[in-house]
Amino acid sequence: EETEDQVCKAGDETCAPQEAVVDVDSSVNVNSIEIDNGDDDDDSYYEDGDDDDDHYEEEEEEEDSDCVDTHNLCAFWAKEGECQNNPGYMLKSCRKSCNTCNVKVPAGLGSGYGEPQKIEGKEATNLWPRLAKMDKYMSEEVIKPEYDKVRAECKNRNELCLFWAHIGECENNPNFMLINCAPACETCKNIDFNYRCPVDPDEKDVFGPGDLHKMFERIVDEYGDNVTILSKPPTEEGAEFTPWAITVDNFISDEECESLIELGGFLGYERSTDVGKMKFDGTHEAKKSSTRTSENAWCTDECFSHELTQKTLGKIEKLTGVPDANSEYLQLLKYEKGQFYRVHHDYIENDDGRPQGPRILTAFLYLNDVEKGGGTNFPDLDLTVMPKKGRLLLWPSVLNEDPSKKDFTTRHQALDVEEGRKYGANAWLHLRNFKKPHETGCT
Ligand SMILES: O=C(O)CCC(=O)C(=O)O
Ligand SMILES: [Fe+2]
Repeated sequence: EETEDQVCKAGDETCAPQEAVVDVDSSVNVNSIEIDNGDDDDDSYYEDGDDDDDHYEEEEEEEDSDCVDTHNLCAFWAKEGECQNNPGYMLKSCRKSCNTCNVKVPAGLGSGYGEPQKIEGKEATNLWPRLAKMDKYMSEEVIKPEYDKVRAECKNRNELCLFWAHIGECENNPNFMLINCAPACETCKNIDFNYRCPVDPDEKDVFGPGDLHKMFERIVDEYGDNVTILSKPPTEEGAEFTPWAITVDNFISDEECESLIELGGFLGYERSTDVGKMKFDGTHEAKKSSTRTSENAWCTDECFSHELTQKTLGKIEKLTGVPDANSEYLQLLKYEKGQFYRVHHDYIENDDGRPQGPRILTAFLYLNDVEKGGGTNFPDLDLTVMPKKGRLLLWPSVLNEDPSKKDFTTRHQALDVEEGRKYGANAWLHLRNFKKPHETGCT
């Protein structure tokens, strides 16, 4: 008997023919496993992505009729490690002995890497071998030292990761999947922001040393009477440093202002957030903060492509010489009476060394006249700019000598709106292309 067991390997057609049903107390055979409580033909409720909306419907806990061994050597093979070594056959045909009967993944087969995976429905039999493959990846590849940085965070963050991977989501929805289902997609390295989002060596900085001052001087020349210099660097030796800050009145038309306000309303203004803590994947949390009470909308998609928006963006591009590709999408702002944004800096520390580089300039647009209050105040410059429809306020976040370094003197605040409402828009211009890395979740 002993010798017979050893020759007869699991999956060997000669001893485990497909129709073999040996020593089990039901009429189930291998083929029936393909149709596992297939009461729902529609897989569309398995959704992943940015929305938290989990459409997975809990199925009734029911007796799993396929939870059987279909060969009398199943228990023996399982003891020999065949569930791991030969999952293609074993996880289909020896489910009882391989302990794959529970809806949840048994320990050692994936539950160590985040959420235990839900394996059921008509795709279940295809998922078992996938699970074994993932297990192998995690236990043989990810244990290598080169994964030290990412191992702890390489987890399936949803119980449907394996299923999604199976239906091709690692390829079709990579921004979400490669990070949130990294074991299932076998992409643990992608957890590391710098691995996932390397700085493109061909991407040039738009400003080198000295270019910032040159830009402001050119604007003053070209825009003439509409420009007001609010602050500029001293020319005398030894004088205390002051940065550039200018306004350009009538920078955009009433029509452009009204269009942006309307588009913001159409997109829906939502409570503004601050850049919060860094998350496991190197991106930042959006933090609701008591020091910023305005609402905003991001001018993407139809708002971005709107003719009048494009006209505005073209003007900013022409003014600064910074291509629109380097700009974040306009952030449309709405302040009700009593709302504000307390002192802060627009420079985001971690952006230096990232594909888009730091924010170098803020081009702020005032979209309406405010009855009272709502000025933009620079405490270090003893300067307050009042809102005026069509007015642009431009200031740097970085230093002329090194446009990757923060200029601390341009911290600022949006003072309380005291009467009426304030509408505005931020254009944050980066040292390098912003829109390209933004598409792949790399900003
Ligand atoms: O509303 C303002 O005047 C300035 C807003 C601002 O500084 C910001 O949104 O970063
Ligand atoms: Fe700001």
